[in-house]
Amino acid sequence: MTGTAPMIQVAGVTKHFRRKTDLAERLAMRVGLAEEPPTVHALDDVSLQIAEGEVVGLVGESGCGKSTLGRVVAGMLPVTSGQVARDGKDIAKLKGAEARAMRLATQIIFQDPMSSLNPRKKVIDIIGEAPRLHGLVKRGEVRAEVERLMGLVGLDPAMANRYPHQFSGGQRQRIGIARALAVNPDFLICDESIAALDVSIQAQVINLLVRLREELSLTLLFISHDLSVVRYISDRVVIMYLGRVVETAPTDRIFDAARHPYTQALLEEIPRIDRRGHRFSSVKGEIPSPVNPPQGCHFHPRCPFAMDRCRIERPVLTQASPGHSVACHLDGGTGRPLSEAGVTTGDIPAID
Ligand SMILES: Nc1ncnc2c1ncn2[C@@H]1O[C@H](COP(=O)(O)OP(=O)(O)OP(=O)(O)O)[C@@H](O)[C@H]1O
Repeated sequence: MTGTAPMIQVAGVTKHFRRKTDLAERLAMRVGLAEEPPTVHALDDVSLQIAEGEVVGLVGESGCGKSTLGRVVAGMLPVTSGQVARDGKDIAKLKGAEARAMRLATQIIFQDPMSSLNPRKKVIDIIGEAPRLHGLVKRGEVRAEVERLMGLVGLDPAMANRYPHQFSGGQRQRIGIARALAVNPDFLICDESIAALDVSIQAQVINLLVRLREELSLTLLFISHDLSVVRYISDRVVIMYLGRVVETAPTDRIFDAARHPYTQALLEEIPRIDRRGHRFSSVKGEIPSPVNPPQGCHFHPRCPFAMDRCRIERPVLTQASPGHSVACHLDGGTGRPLSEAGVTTGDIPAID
């Protein structure tokens, strides 16, 4: 650990993909009847930090780059440019034991536990495999360790010999959480991990994560397209739009004093019972394609306050108040540019 470096630091990360092609397109390309697929701009100069012990909610519409950012932060995807650092060290430069330790210390829990749990394996093997392979428990101690983990996530340890299909959706998500915890991570990325569950089951899994965070001193990145879901778990919320971070603030400030028109529109979409008199109507239209993102502010084609400047100039993420940054040429739609309100961009510590 280097000095006061945040646990996770994403610095100017851009990630491009070649658009996925189907078989017909690939054949057409091979015989010269189609051109190479265009580039998908999944992440565009994204910077953010996550402090040790913090729970950060990452929110945005489908396709805005949330999962890509999660996988980049976990070291599962290389970046096109920029850096991701863990405790001040660039994860792309980690080698051998240090790289392995980083991979174990960061675990991702995915949305659909059924597709990520091997249906032919018993729960004892699903949860016990990684700690056994990595030598974290002795062969004779695997059962006891799996039973401990099942108890930790609220599953009956007597069910260790059952298969995933013998559990409910919520229980399967708990199996996924136990499997992630089995290698003693200190950082969990939950990628839409409760989106497929009923609302009451979602609440139970969120309560479990809140308890585990306390008991195990975990740091969490909680990815969701739904602001109301992240509200109850996150210390801070990061709002993404088409590959860029547009606003980040402590959770209360996002709900009480959101300044970006996109965040305000997302708040509008939360059922009225949850809102406190926000002024703007919901976001209109479709999110543009990340193959051809709009020039200037990516949000300008859907923004009711777009000015000429928004169509040309990219707004910089600018600190509006301590811990609250916004990338908008306007101050929350009032017409007052943030840069004239005497605000500055926060300092970003150096990465080794
Ligand atoms: N491996 C890949 N190859 C090509 N394009 C990809 C790949 N992974 C993601 N993309 C594209 O990158 C963009 C961002 O995708 P990503 O999955 O990160 O978004 P998301 O916000 O997590 O969406 P969702 O909520 O639907 O999961 C999308 O246009 C997606 O199609």
